[in-house]
Amino acid sequence: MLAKIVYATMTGNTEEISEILEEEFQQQGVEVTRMEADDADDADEEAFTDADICVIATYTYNNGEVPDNFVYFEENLRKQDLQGKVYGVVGSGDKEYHFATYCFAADTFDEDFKQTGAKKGADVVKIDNKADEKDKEVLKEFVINLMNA
Ligand SMILES: Cc1cc2nc3c(=O)[nH]c(=O)nc-3n(C[C@H](O)[C@H](O)[C@H](O)COP(=O)(O)O)c2cc1C
Repeated sequence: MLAKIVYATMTGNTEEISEILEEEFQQQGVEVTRMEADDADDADEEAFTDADICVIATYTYNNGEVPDNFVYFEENLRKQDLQGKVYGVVGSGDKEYHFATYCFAADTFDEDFKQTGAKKGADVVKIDNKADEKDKEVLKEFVINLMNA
């Protein structure tokens, strides 16, 4: 089983979340690859081709938008055929200052995945800025749900 995590980050919160997910998959004995959206540019068409579990970790920018360095990837994702695969999305946002658009980018990716034919293996996880201990437990459950889907 191979899990692939693609993430975007600006100040590091989502990168840290992607590392927590990577560690959790490893602890569960699942092979895992993690890449930043910028690095994924050349591989956009194939980013999830060989993955069994597809994971997106994204922050939200400018009134509910997908981060700039994730836009190309996001627009491409919804056109892909990912039938037979399982997906999950984690978002980091700011509940206090951006309540009305809290983690909207995560919901955007969730909608994209629905169009690919992939199976939703876990509910979208939304994290207020940096993951705390409680979030880490939720992320662990997220990984286990994806594995069992
Ligand atoms: C200019 C700006 C706009 C933002 N807009 C939103 C938003 O619309 N919704 C939201 O939930 N968070 C928003 N945020 C908060 C970030 O998504 C949040 O701080 C996140 O943890 C950043 O992730 P990163 O550390 O991986 O870059 C915004 C932050 C900035 C600086």
